[in-house]
Amino acid sequence: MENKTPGALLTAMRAKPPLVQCITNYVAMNIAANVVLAAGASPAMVHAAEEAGEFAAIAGALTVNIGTLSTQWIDGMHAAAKAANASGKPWVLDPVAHYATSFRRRAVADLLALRPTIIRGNASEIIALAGGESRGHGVDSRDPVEQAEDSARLIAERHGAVVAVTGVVDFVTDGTQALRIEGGSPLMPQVTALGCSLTCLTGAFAATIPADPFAAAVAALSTFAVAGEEAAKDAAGPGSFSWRFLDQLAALDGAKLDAKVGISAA
Ligand SMILES: Nc1ncnc2c1ncn2[C@@H]1O[C@H](COP(=O)(O)OP(=O)(O)OP(=O)(O)O)[C@@H](O)[C@H]1O
Ligand SMILES: Cc1ncsc1CCO
Ligand SMILES: [Mg+2]
Repeated sequence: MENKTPGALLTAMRAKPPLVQCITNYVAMNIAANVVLAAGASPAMVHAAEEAGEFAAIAGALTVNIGTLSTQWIDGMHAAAKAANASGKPWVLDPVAHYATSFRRRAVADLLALRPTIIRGNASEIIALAGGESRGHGVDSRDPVEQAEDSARLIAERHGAVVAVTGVVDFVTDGTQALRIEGGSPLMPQVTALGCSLTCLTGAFAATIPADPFAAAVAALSTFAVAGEEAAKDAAGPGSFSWRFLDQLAALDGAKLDAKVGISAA
């Protein structure tokens, strides 16, 4: 693909549109599916160990989120990640609150060993993933993204993955290149599971351009940044923001995305 701007990738995604297997949590399932649909791709929430691997072989990409974890779900995650790797499909890891319990820490260590293509988390999750002291409060971040940037670079190098850190200004790196993306709204962390939904959308972009997961992550973050900023303009609070955000995702086109997004070198 010649043109890898977020807008070009949004247009390419809609022309395809890719099937994304989302193993996500009970909280996120509905909003994440709606976000992926509004942006123009096809989500499928498939997590049972009996079928997750078979499904990953037919999906364009896989996303794995540990938000509401259980042993049975972990079996499905492993089957899916192994099948994605075997069929050359990109997969995205969202290590929700992995620092909170030993069960989660262990689950994330095992998933990292399966070499995710992209890791997407909030600043507290990324700091803790690099071995640092995070101030994460359950699933919510209490750390600024700037403080997670070195952690993100370290994780990218250590695991050979693209790492995306979200917050006020997002940061993305593959260990060599790095960018910051401005936009969004303070209302976004007031709506549960928007980060989880972004992880699923990152899978949709990764399926669109499997050879360049860095460009895919930048496109997903950019789409959220612009749709979030637009949705916040007329929102009275998190409730009306939520539906306005879906409408803005659906209304966004490639030209508007490229014109509005604020990306800078990091
Ligand atoms: N204060 C903020 N200002 C602007 N955008 C924000 C702000 N906080 C978060 N965002 C945006 O919200 C989206 C979700 O990121 P966030 O860091 O809240 O994820 P998360 O903590 O994993 O969410 P969750 O676990 O609830 O799914 C991203 O697009 C991010 O850029
Ligand atoms: C609130 C919540 N609890 C587990 S997962 C989740 C969604 C946001 O990460
Ligand atoms: Mg999260």
